[in-house]
Amino acid sequence: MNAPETSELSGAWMSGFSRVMGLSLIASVFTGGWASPGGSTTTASYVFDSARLLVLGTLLEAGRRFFQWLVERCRLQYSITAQFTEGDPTFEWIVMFMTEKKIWKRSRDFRINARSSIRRWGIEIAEGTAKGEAAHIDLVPTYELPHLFRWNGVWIETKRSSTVVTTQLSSFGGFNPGVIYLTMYTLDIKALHNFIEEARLCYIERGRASVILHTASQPNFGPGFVWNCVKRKLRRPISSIILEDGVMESLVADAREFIEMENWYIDAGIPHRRGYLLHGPPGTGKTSTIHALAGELGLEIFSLSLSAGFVDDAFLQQAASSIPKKAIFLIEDIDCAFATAARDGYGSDSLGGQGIGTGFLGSGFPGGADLAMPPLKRSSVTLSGLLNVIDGIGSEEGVLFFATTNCIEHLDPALLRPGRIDRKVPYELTSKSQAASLFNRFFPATHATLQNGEWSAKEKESRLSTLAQEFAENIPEHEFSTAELQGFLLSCKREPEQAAMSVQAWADQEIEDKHHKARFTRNPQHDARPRSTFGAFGPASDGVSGAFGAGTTSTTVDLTTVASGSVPETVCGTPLTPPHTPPLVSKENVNLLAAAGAS
Ligand SMILES: Nc1ncnc2c1ncn2[C@@H]1O[C@H](COP(=O)(O)OP(=O)(O)OP(=O)(O)O)[C@@H](O)[C@H]1O
Repeated sequence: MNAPETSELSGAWMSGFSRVMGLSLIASVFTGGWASPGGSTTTASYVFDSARLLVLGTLLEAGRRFFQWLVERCRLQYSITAQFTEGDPTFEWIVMFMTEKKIWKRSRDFRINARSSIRRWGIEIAEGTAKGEAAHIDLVPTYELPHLFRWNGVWIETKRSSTVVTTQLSSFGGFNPGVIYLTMYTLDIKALHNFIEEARLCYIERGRASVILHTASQPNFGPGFVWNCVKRKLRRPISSIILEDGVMESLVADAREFIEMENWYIDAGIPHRRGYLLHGPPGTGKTSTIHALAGELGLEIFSLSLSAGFVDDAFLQQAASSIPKKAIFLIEDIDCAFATAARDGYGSDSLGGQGIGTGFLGSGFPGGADLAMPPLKRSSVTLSGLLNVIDGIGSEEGVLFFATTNCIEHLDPALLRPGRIDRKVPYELTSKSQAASLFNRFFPATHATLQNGEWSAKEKESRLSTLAQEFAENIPEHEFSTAELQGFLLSCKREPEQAAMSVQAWADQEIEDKHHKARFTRNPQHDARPRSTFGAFGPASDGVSGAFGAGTTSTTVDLTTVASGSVPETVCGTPLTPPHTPPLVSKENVNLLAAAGAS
């Protein structure tokens, strides 16, 4: 093949290809059509064809864009869009509702989780799955594909983006929360409202058998993303809480009245908020009371620990403000943050308005404490921060604020004033009548088995009642917490006679152990490494401060008062220095430390 032939062939090929591609005009330039002396007719038709194609292509593209624009306009005009961000309660409502309505059933992409109390919205396993298997796992659709469904005559399109963990610091602290995007094809804005309301009611209905507990387990921060951990706990009947007569009932009535009287509060111009402080020794039922109350009134609990490292004033404010209406805001062991503050000069506003810093357990105290002890983490929340939050809680939201403490005397009076804490409920170690009730709860006539022969229902009831009295008689009043007695009863849960008979020996042994432990932990001669004898120390503006431990509970005492000889004899009802036990810190040592601090 000679050169002109080659050129002709390649020219024809190029021109055919370019026609197809609608670029014949450009192609004709390359194939030399313009320059060919004998081909002016062909070139003109090429140019014409190309121009036509160009115009056609342009028109088509313009039409496509116009159509897209029109659809978008119609979508905006005739549809409603909404976003639900993970962490906000509405997100839970929507996921729950769509799970109930089996919207996700077309999903083919699942994340499998072992079922636990941490709530995840799994879908039902298809029919044919072996019985019982479904109970152990959750199939959670990853939801990333859009789903179209019809609800009350309205077409709804939904899409969900998953939570993304990022390495970049964002306002969410390294987490991008999942979002549900909802598009409703309707002009009626009420449809969105109705949809959300139906989702909320469905959520309440489904959760009736359990109490939903929200906690903040990570330093996530951002709109609606504070309460990042949701657990479901089985609802506890209020009758299972054993308190002095009428206490539980009056608490429930009080909370119920508060919720029902919202309008009265508004009309009277009184902020619609109510604060409760449950105080008393550990294991006496404070937390259980709140859970039972929440179950009874159908409220969700938002529980925060002030001692979590990431909780500071800003986080607390954010957490409180994202609690929905008619819920419980619970701060457990509220004294943890402020007990030490009041004594060591950190944190409390009254003591200078600083955050509560980091103290050190047993730090280099002349007396043999361990220098290498790790620092004790304490809350960064200030008293004024907490007071602001309590004052702001539910001024229009109707949130019930609950706090628990083992040591009410450690709390600042500003916190306890009416308007912040409206009702204080004291808890005590178990009385004899409570012990008998606990026994009855453990051994109901319907389930308990008695030894020695056949018992009629009536005889059984009367025998169990006698045993309950015996049980109560055999333990000293107000010596043990209900949790301790519960622990004992669990060890003989099938043997009521044995429980009634052996409780006295158990109680004697426990009391002896407690005394021994108290002597052991408070007498440095018995303890070469007295960790618990020295608690938190840190720089203080007003002198040298420290903490004494009583058993496992660390209690702070101002060392300046020790130096001056005015050591309190008891802290939180527990003798600090038992009789015959030498004081843990001698005045000389305190003076030495004070001198060291001053230099
Ligand atoms: N009054 C009570 N009635 C019924 N159960 C109780 C009571 N007190 C304690 N218990 C049982 O003891 C355990 C611990 O109770 P709970 O956590 O409510 O005590 P608490 O007072 O909140 O303790 P802490 O101050 O250490 O937080 C639970 O299992 C609970 O069932």
